[in-house]
Amino acid sequence: MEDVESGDGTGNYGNEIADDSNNNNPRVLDRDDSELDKHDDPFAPREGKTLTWTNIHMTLAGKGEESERKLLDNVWGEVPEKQTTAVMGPSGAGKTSLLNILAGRASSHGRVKIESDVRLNNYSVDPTNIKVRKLIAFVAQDDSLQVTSTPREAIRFSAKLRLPRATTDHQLDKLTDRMITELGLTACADSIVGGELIKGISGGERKRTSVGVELVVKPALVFLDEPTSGLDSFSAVQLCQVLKKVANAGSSVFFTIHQPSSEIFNSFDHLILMNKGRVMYTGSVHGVPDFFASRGHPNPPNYNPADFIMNVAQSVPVKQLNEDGFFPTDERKMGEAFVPDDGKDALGITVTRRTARGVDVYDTKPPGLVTQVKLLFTREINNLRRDVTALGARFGLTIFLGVLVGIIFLDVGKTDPTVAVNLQSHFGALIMVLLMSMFGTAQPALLSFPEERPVFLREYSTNHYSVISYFLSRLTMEAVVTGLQVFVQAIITYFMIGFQLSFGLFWAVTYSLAMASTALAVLLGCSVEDPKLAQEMLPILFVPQMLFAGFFVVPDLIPVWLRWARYLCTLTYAIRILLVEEFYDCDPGNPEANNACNDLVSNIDADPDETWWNWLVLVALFGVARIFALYILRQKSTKFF
Ligand SMILES: Nc1ncnc2c1ncn2[C@@H]1O[C@H](COP(=O)(O)OP(=O)(O)OP(=O)(O)O)[C@@H](O)[C@H]1O
Repeated sequence: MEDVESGDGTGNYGNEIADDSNNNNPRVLDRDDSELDKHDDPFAPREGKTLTWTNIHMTLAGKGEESERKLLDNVWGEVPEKQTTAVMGPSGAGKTSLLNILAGRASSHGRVKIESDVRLNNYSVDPTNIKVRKLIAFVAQDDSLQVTSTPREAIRFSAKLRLPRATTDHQLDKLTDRMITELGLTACADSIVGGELIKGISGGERKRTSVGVELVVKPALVFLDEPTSGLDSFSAVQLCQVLKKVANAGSSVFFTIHQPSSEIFNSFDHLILMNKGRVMYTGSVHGVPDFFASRGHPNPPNYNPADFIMNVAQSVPVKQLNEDGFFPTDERKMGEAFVPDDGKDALGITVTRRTARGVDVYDTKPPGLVTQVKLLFTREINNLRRDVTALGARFGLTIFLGVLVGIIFLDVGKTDPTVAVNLQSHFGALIMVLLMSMFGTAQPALLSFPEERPVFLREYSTNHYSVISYFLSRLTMEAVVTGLQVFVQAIITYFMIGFQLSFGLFWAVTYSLAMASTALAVLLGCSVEDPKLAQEMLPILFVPQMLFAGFFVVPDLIPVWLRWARYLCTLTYAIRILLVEEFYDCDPGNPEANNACNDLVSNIDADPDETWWNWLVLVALFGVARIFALYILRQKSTKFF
């Protein structure tokens, strides 16, 4: 029996392990000692892929009287393996649109319609399919890196999660060190990346870190959107040399670039010059001078060819360029796309065969769920430790509010319940603590996903981890931090206010309510992409809860047709549990006090016999909200447009 796998998601497909079903011993093909070194060399040879495309059209439908606009018109070309291919062109020529279509980050939507025929090793592929997209290492213009990680950690994190699980720690360290050295990041390798609110490394260093994160996994296809923008000329040359090394190792490297120096321009192998959505030139960089000269535009001596061709593209009218013989038509005979056959899957990827006994020599699969969750959780902890301002603010606020509530309601839990105002204050203190548990924990949870969204989308789409791993690591982290936060709040308020139920139970109810509220907040956070919008929607989570929970308005006064809503509110169940535990039969020896307490409990519809049921619903609401959030996260994780 054998199991057939389609690669490891790293671009390192096939060629490692052969099926040896005759003697049941997996063996390694063509492996010698020097080949083992390739596992710690980011420029080790790899299986390349050729990406070809033809008939790419992108149109923007007109509005009202406006006519349709062609953003890309019959674009064709290829990214050959072992070559660097640069896309140049004036602003608005369609470079980014082409890159995004080929990388699966754009598809027809709204007024934009896209048609394309894209092939990988001549197998027809849909780049928007997440399986295809995961094959492409993509470096976007904006660096979506974890702000509290260092360049070394970011590159190692990517290597650990995307390279085969058999890669040793020593190999990972060597790969990371080599990448850092090659990209000139040695001086800042252990400083945090930083972002809008936390000072970190420079923009150019961030850009190079993003490139290192992708290149360290030895991808077969690398796309970069303006990798040299923001870099000084030395760093830009250095980066282009690294890209060249990656191409020499077998990768196909494709990037857009603005105004390269002549040194950089001449280091490319292949050029695609776009102009007004069409391909003005495609071919070898060395062929550019002859191509332009033969069409009446010779490059003046000592003139940067990159500047020259951009000048021609911008200053000569398209009609004239057409007449001069630019904008070549696709003469290639691409023929029918291949169909999957024995050794290849639907993406044209060599299929790895593994025996029933598994692969004990070198397992090409990337790390599994446990490692993913562990690494993500470790990163979350580092994030928490390094972003001390946010952590300090969260706990500082909890302590401040806890003490404030404690002072205002000092010892009300020990007062005589037969005095109406005492009972009312005691009840008010309980509600106040529950509201604090909800608000204080839900707000950070709500904001965390929209804020982390760009990092999550980049990492998910480039095959770092699964949605479930991300979700589990976040849940674990939230459970720990929320637990601590609620514990601090409970310690202060419980003893200052003088509640009568046991401390353990008091903490358990406030913690459960906080976790159920964070679940709702995460659900909202996963549904909304913009952190500001998420913040503005926060009242939607809490105002209805306060209205329906029964402490502003007794349930009997709520219109009948709206009463069902309280059953969806986590606060309803937490209040019922706490009320019963705190007030029910508060003083059996004193009928007057006991009646006052029991009246309060029944006014809120809390029933001592239903406590277990209230617990169950609270936990169920938490579970349902989490499952919905996971579902939404999964749906959204494949969307870039
Ligand atoms: N989703 C869209 N809706 C409307 N117009 C679009 C859309 N995407 C691209 N365009 C238009 O298509 C043209 C090409 O845009 P694109 O971003 O690909 O150009 P570019 O060559 O990368 O430009 P730059 O160098 O300035 O980044 C532009 O005129 C842009 O306004």
